[in-house]
Amino acid sequence: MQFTKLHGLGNSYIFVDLFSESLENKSLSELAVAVANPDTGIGSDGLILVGPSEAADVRMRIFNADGSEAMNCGNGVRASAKLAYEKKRVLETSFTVETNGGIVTAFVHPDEQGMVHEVTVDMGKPKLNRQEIPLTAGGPADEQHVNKSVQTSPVDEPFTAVGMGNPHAVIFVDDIAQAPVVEDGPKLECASFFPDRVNVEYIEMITPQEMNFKVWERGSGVTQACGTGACAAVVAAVLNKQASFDEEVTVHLPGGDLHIRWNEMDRHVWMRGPAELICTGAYYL
Ligand SMILES: N[C@@H](CCC[C@H](N)C(=O)O)C(=O)O
Repeated sequence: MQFTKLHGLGNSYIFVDLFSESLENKSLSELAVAVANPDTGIGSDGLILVGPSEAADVRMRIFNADGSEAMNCGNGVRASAKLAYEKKRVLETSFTVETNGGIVTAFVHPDEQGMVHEVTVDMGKPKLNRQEIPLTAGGPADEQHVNKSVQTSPVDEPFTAVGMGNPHAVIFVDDIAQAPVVEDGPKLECASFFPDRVNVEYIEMITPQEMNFKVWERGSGVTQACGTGACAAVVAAVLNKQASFDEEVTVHLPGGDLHIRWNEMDRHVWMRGPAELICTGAYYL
């Protein structure tokens, strides 16, 4: 199997181009676990398949390092867009990407050689009601969960629940260096009131335009960056009146910066950030 390894701010995935490769009759979950393993595989935060779509210009499927399939991946969309454009699977600089969480629109910014190092993505509207996340505790299913505690929670902190195709719980902290990512992240990820599990983000507001960020990703644990998580963090900051609609927020992730804006008029979230090639190779199935 030919693969390409790419990363967005250190959040790395093994990409397989389904325009040219076939993985029919293969267990994609098992393949994700195998390639993600740094000792016996290639080493990554998961597996991403980029291929033809009936609903959009390309389709992206993402599997976490534990083999679970996710609905969306912000860093993965940027890297998929780079791959699709550079391999001429799409010919325009803006195109649609089908994810299991909905269709998003990518805008690549190629340099003079046609290489893409930065991508902007219209990530669409966040889902905010508990039933859409899904979150089954803390209040009525058709209401938002903004900076609220849950009685049966394994962690003390209140959180804000945001769906970016995939589920996120965002927690405000005073000092990002003290955020209990490894201690509490897995507990909240698997709390029974998140029936699909959840990605857990800790954020420290510096100004309304700038925040520090750390993440515990569902199915992959601590990663250097999470694009959907950064989008969810900015949505949570606006909902908690710590940031404003229409104003770009620079999110400092362990792997680098993402630039996120939540538009008031159409409620779409926009993300801008890098996507880089690491290597290509052959993996023996
Ligand atoms: N790293 C990603 C998100 C990957 C999926 C996530 N772990 C989930 O299970 O929802 C990103 O950049 O958004």
